[in-house]
Amino acid sequence: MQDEKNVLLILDDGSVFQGKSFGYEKPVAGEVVFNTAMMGYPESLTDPSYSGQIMTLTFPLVGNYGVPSRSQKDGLSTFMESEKIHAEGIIVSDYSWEYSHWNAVESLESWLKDEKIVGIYGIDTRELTKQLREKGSMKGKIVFPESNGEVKPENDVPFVDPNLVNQVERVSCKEVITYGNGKKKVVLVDCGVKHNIIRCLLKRDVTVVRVPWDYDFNTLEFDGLFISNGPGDPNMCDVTVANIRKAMEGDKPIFGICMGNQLLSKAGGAKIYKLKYGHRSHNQPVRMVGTNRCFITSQNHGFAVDNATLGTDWEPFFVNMNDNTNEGIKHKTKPFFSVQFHPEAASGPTDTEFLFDKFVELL
Ligand SMILES: NC(=O)CC[C@H](N)C(=O)O
Repeated sequence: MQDEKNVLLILDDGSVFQGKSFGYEKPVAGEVVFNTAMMGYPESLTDPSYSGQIMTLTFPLVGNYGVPSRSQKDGLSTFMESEKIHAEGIIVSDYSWEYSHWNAVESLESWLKDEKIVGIYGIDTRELTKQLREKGSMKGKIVFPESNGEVKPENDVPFVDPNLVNQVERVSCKEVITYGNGKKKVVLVDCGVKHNIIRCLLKRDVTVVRVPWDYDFNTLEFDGLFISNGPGDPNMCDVTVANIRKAMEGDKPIFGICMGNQLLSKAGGAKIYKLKYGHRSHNQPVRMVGTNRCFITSQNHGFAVDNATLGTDWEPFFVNMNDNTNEGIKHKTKPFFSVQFHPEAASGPTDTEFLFDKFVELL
C-alpha cells in the first residue's frame, strides 16, 4: 500500500485509463473483458478459460474477503479452480487493503505478487465497461509509466490478440490423469478444465480419466465422454473436434460445458462466432427450449454457437433470455448434449447442477 506504482491501462482504440498497481509489477497485454459477478475472484482468476485475458470486475470493491488456501488434495485444488492464476491481469475500481473471511489465508495482493500477476485499481471500471459494451471486447495492455508519464520500452509491451494463439494447448494437461474409482468411467477431454467439474463428476461415483485436448481418446474404453471448458477460439481445436466426431459414430453419452458446447456443436457441423463482449457473470438467465423453465446461470464465454447452423440431427437445448443466443444443444436421438453455461458453478449459482445427474444416469 505504501509504494504502489502508477499504471496506465491502454486500449487498442487509443483510450487510456490511469490507475495504481496492487499486484506484481510487469507490463502485460491481452484481451480486456468484463465480469459483472459480485464475488468469486479466486475462482475466476484460476479458471483456465481466462488465459490470455485481462479481467475487469465491475463490482466496485474487491479483495475484502481475501483469498483461500492454495492447498490440493488428491490432485485437485481444495478451493480454487486450477493450480494457478490463468488471467493475465485483474482490473478493479477500489481495492480493499484489509480482508476478513473464515476461509482466507492471505490477501489478493500477496497472491497476485506471488504468482507474478498484475493487479490494478483506481480505474473507472464503469466507464471502461461502457466502452467495452459499446465497442466490444478489445485488445489492451497495462504499462508502467515514469513520473513524467513517459513509458520506457522495458515497461511497455505490444498489444496481443490471445485468440490467434492456441490457448487450449497452453492450459491442457500434458498426460493422462485418473481420479477416483467410481463404477462408471468417464473420459474427460481437458481443454482447460475447472476443478469443480471433476469434483461434480467424482461426487457421482464416477472414475474420471482426464486426457490432453489432442489425445486420441477413442482408443480408450469408457462409459461416457465429457468435453470441458477452455480458453480462446474454439476454431483452434480441430483435432479435438475430429476425435469427438469419431466418438459420435457410437452411442456412448457425451456431455460438454462451455468450450465443450462449442466443440460438440462444431463436430455436429455448426458454426461458431464471436460475441461482441461475451457473457461473464453469475446471473445469466437461460430458458430450456420447449419449456417455460428458466435458470440463473454462471457464465464465462466470448464465442457462441450459431443456432441457424445446427445440423438436422441437433436442436437447441437452452437459449439466453437476454440476447436469445445459444446456451446449449442436444442430439435428437442419441445421448449427446452440452451447455454454454457452467452447471458446476464455482463460483455462481448451482441451479443447473442436475445436468451432471442427467449425464451420469445415462452412463
Ligand atoms: N469458459 C469457456 O469454456 C469459454 C469458451 C471459449 N473460450 C469462449 O470464450 O467462448
